[in-house]
Amino acid sequence: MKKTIIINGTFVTGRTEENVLEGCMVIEGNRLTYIGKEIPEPLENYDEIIRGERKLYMPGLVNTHGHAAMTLLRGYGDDLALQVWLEEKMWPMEAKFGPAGVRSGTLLAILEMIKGGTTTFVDMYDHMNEVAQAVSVSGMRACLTRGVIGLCPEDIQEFKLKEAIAFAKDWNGAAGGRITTMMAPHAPYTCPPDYIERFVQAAHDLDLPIHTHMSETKREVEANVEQYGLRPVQHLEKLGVFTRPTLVAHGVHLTDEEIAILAKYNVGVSHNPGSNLKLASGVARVPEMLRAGIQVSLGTDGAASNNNLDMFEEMRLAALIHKGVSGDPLAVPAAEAFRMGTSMGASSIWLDDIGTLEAGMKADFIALDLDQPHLLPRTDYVSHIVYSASAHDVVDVYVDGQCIVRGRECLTLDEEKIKREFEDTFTRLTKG
Ligand SMILES: CSC[C@H]1O[C@@H](n2cnc3c(O)ncnc32)[C@H](O)[C@@H]1O
Ligand SMILES: [Zn+2]
Repeated sequence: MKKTIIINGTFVTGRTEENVLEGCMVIEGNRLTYIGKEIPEPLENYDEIIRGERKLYMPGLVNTHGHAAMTLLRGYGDDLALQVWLEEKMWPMEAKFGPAGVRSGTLLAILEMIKGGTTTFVDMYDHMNEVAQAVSVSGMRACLTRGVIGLCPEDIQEFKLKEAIAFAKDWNGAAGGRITTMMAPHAPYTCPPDYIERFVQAAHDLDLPIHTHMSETKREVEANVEQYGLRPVQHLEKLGVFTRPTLVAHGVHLTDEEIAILAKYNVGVSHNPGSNLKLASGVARVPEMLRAGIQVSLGTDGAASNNNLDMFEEMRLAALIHKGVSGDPLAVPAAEAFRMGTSMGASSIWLDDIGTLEAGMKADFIALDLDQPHLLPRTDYVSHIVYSASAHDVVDVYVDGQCIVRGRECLTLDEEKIKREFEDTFTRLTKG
């Protein structure tokens, strides 16, 4: 088994004790086996010695909600509210993607994400076999789900559910365990109650979690009350969704009672501040959710509502907007935003062996170039990561012990080919 040591690095570990340390880290196979101040064994015992001077090592970022192939719709349908954006802009264009479009859009998204320090992402979309194959070759880690919109005749509903089940079965644990799967009814406003119940049953049968959009806009909540007599949280509770481990995206419009229900069932919330601001959906009650003990992680959502996949930006937004809204500078401190982008992201998708740099954890980590004007002085590195850094500072990326980006170059994917094919796909979609 290959044994690598990084020496003379600066490490933000994400541990409660010794969160920042100057020292070294050892990687054996796909695991971290040592992190500390001293070099544990003579250097000749290692297969590879990496000099970490002027680099900041930290856990890889975990993007807990998105639709990768929507890179194809970046800059299309800007400045609209959710419902009109979905119905008039996104869905008509997505109907033309097909498997080739999804492959091309996803590969570009994966490139953008890994080069920007995201090592794990959640993806909910159609043509998911293409997404899983792209993840597999990229070396990234992902939690994938075939998102299903149930606003269609019964036979199509049936077909989509079967497809979602087959995908979830076929790919759970694939790519050496880097891929896990979930079941995903898209949202309470796009899936009738009896259809959601069938997803719950399937998730029970397959022992899988559930992922869904929930309470993203005020209009959606009002419509839910009008149609079903319940707010979305109570509605999903009644349908049994929370009897499965669940991750909901957005959770913007929640009452105290709903926050208590989510906490009771240990439902994770993927907070997507960039997307919520751009679609004018509102600002989620993140400080209240954190106080209630909810795992709040971060997501970019798709590139059409963000418009990039930079998780540093999401950490910064999460740390800033809640201060602005509450008037409390401690609403989401930098250290909390850092955890939301790393360890809480990992635990909210049930991956408890990534998200921190500790012996025994899987080797998913990134290095930032510290030798940059905006990252000086060498003071508070957590602050620099959250308030000053961006995707462009990432130089090296490791997933499962494999180096997939070195010196800003992706080693697993052909960047030029992916960009060329993406542009051809885009031309086909828009001119065809
Ligand atoms: C059925 S695959 C996923 C589906 O979700 C759509 N989508 C993208 N962003 C959002 C969002 O913020 N709220 C709800 N749905 C969203 C995407 O366009 C796909 O159709
Ligand atoms: Zn979404």
